[in-house]
Amino acid sequence: MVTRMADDTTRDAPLFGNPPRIAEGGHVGQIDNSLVPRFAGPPTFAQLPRMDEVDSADLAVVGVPFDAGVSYRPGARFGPAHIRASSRLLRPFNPATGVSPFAAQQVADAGDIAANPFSLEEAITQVERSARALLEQAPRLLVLGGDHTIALPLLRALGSEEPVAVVHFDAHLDTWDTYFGAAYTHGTPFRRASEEGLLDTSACIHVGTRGPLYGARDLVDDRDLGFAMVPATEIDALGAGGVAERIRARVGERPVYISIDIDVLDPAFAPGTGTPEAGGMTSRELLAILRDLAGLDIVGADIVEVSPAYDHAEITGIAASHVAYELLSAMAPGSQEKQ
Ligand SMILES: N=C(N)NCCCC(=O)O
Ligand SMILES: [Zn+2]
Ligand SMILES: [Zn+2]
Repeated sequence: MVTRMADDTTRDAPLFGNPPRIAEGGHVGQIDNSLVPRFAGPPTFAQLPRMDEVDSADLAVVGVPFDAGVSYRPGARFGPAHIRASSRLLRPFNPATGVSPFAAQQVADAGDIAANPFSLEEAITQVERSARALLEQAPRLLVLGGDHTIALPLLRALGSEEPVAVVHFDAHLDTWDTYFGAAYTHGTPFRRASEEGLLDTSACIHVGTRGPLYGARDLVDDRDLGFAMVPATEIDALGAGGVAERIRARVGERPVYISIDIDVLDPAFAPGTGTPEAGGMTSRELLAILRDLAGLDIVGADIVEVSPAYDHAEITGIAASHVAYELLSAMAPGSQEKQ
C-alpha cells in the first residue's frame, strides 16, 4: 500500500526543473505541494510564479531589501528573503474569508528592487522608478520591505496623480521631521508624503500607535499632516471589528494605500524588528482587522521593518507572511461578497 502511493506520486512528480503548479481560476498558482515538497523549489513568495512565468499579472509582490534609513537596529534589508522563506506554508484557500487569493487574481513575484545601500537619496529614486515601471506590468503592488523609508517613494509612484488615503499600522507615527538633520529616514516618510501632497489628508489614519514620543507637539503635527489615530490603548475596547469600522469610516470609497510596519505587533508576536515597543496588538487582531478591510479600494500595500537577525523560530517572518496573505485576500476581486 505504502509502496503504491509512493510510486504513484513519483510518477507524476518532475525529477527537477519547472515544478507543477496549481491552476485555479485560469491563473498560474502556487507549486503543487502534493507533488513537490513545499521546502523544495524556487524561493518566490508563497511559491507563486515569477513575473516572467505569467502572461500578465493583476498584482505583483516585490521586495525592497533596503535598510539605510533606520534609527536603531539594522537588518530589514534581509526582510524580503525572510518573509518569502516563511511564506512556504501558505495554502491556496483562506477559510476565514472564503477567498482563494491566487485563483481570484493573477499574483506573481517580481523579485527585488535594487536600491543603493550607500545613497539613501538614490535608493528612494530607484524605488519610485522601479515601482512605476512595475505598475505598467501589474496594476497593484504588495511590497515587502525593507525599512519604512520606502513608503515615501512608493507613495510617490502611487499617489502623484490622485492623493491617496493611507492606513498606517505601526507602533510609531513616522511623521517626525528629521533625524540628525536627515529628512529621509524610516521615522519621517509620512511627513514628507503629506508635505508633497501625496496624501488625502482628510482620510489617513494610524492604527496601533504606542510608546513614548519626543513631545506632545508630535501629536499636534501629526493631526495637521492629515492623520487620525486608533492608538493601541483603544484596541481592547474597540475589538478588531470596531477598529476596522473606524478605518472604513475614515477612508470611505477613496483609493487607499495600506502600510504595515510589523512593529505594530507586540514584540511577543514580532520580535524580529528594529524599533520594538511593548504593548502592541496580537497577530490574531491584526489579521482580523485586515480581513474586515475587504472591499476597500486598496491600490497598494507594504509590509516593512522585518529584521530577521532579531527573529526567533521565524515568529516574525510567519506573522508577516500571513499578514501578506490576508492583504492579498482582501485585495482579491469579489472578496467582500464572500464574507
Ligand atoms: N518606522 C519605525 N519602525 N520606527 C521609527 C522609529 C523612530 C525613532 O527612532 O524614534
Ligand atoms: Zn514602527
Ligand atoms: Zn514605521
